[in-house]
Amino acid sequence: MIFNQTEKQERGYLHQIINRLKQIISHTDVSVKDHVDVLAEYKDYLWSNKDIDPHEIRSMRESILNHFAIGESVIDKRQRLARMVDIPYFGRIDFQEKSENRPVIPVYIGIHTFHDTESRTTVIYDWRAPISSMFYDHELGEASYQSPSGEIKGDISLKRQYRIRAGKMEFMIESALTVHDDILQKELSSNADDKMKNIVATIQREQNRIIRNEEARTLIIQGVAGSGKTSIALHRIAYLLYAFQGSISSKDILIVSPNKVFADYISNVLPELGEKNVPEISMEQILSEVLNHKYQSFFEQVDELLTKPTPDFIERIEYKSSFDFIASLDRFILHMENHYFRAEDVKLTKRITIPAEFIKEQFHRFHRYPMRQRFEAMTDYILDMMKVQYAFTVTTVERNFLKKEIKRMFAGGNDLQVYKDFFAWTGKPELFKMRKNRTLEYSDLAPLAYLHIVLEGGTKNSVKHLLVDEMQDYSPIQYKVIQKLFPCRKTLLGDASQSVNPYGSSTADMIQKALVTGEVMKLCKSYRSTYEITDFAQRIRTNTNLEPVARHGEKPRVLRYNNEKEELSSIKELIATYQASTYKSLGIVCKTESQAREMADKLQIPDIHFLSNQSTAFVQGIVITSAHIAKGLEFDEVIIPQVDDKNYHSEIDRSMLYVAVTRAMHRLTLTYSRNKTPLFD
Ligand SMILES: Nc1ncnc2c1ncn2[C@@H]1O[C@H](COP(=O)(O)OP(=O)(O)OP(=O)(O)O)[C@@H](O)[C@H]1O
Repeated sequence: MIFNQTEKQERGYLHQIINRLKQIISHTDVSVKDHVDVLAEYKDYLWSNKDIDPHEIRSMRESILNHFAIGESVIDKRQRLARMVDIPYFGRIDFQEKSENRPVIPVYIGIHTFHDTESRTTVIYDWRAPISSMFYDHELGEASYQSPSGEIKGDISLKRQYRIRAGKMEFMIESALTVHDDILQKELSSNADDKMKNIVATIQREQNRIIRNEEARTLIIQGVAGSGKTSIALHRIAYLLYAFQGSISSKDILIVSPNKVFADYISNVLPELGEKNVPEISMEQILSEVLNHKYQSFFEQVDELLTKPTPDFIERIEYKSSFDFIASLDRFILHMENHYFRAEDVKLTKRITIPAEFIKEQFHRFHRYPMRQRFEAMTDYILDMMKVQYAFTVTTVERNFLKKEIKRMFAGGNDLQVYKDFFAWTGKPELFKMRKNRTLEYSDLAPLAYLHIVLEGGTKNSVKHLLVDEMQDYSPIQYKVIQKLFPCRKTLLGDASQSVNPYGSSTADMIQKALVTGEVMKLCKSYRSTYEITDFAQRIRTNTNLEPVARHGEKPRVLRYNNEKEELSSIKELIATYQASTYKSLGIVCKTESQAREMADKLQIPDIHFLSNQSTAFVQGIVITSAHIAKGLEFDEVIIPQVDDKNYHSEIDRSMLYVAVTRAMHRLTLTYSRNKTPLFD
């Protein structure tokens, strides 16, 4: 007989589970209260007894900390249970192991495990548990999963999906009966939330392979726009935290994210999955922390390329993004190794002079140390040798003098000077240009940081897993720096078609080459946009690997006007139509930030949020922003103004347009005055 065969039985069971969960919550409430009461008692005792002896204070301190820690873990558990009352599970498989006399077990799958200590049964399995992988990987029939003790084979006789919200079952679907994934379709056609949401209930097979990949030390995910890369990367973090609990925790993970708006946009996913958020940093923060110099930001570089690109500027960026450049830098480092240490005799005392040749030998002896880290070891070694050979010991003053002299012999003490030397050495001094107020160009940050790390060291071993989103926007030399700073496991994700940095971007293969390692996995199915929007994006940039999801909607509209005034008033009408619709978010995406700002000023509509490169939070409703900042975000509806031939004509303009178009989930409109851009037919 099938356990909970009918929908009625399932609803009854859900009710029963929720009641049990609520019962446990009330027990935890009592437990929290007990801990709070005990802490209050300690407080009162401490207040009213001024003369407690230090011994007693110490033991009380321990008890207080203990109660506090237990209290916190009970609160965590309570929060988890509260989430489970809302959505206890979303899927079920009935599995029978292929061994004798094994019963069919119903495996209910949810965000968290629920082990009922009273009945001593696991009522709900965490979606990350080994057995749950079959829900994502198998249909009815033969199935298997990897348990800690090896592969378990068996048979799935039933597979169900449920949509439960606020403890109520909205519907349930028998997977065997549906050809299309109905729940996925329903999820995709829903409106955009203010933050990215979790996708545990509908993770697809090819996505699951990435989430659960434990083997690859470096995983490089190339996925088309809207293929779920960011979602998957966050689910992968949650998975790794579960699979390697005890050896990795949230604070050991670092996300390299493109900007604060994006970081805020994704900040809900991990907490929804019951995990703490992980620290986040931008690439330029990483690089500038190494250097401590004024610099042009990445955003400013992109803006300059969009508004006033000069051939010299482009040449400088292109050169510094090439593998030839890395090879030259490495040759120069070798040159420094051989020529930058100019040894001299050191007269240590009246009678003792250390010969230059001997000092030079020591510089090379310690070649495993970064060059600037050798002086200490060289001094110690030289003085130890002297002690052995001449039974001579030196004073601290003499030791410090020797170390200072050795340091002085190294001509690579200043990062910027070394970097300038490099350009002189290559015979291309014109490829380094400092901006006003001694500001570095963005493309010089990574090579300078690279030189600095080679000379000085600086590995960050505290990070155990590094996640890089929008990987296409970073150049090979930036990956060289990343590899030196973070020798840990990595997950990198991005889409070569969405680069906002066309002269300094990287494909998955380039990243693999720069990191000298990495397994590349591809995602070709696009989930975000309707078939019609994806089809339109293909007219701007064709990607033959892209497979659109079968979800249909309105055809994107391209509207022509005679002048800007007409265009503006039509955009106002489009906004009014949006306001009257059921959509929850509208993105007005311009090519540059200044165009977006100007548009916001001209529209004069209350409740419109302008997102700049300095913004720190994503907002729901009507957003006006640049394509650069919109990257990674999504909106129910997108309007792209000014798609005329003057505004959109170059290859970088094409990238911006592609990014803007692929932000739309359900509706897309492009407007222009006079002549249409030639970037799509
Ligand atoms: N398996 C899935 N089930 C439900 N929704 C999904 C699934 N995969 C992706 N999506 C949805 O598709 C949209 C795009 O996901 P996401 O932003 O992670 O993609 P991306 O590849 O990082 O996009 P882009 O590179 O274009 O910014 C999101 O709304 C996400 O919830």
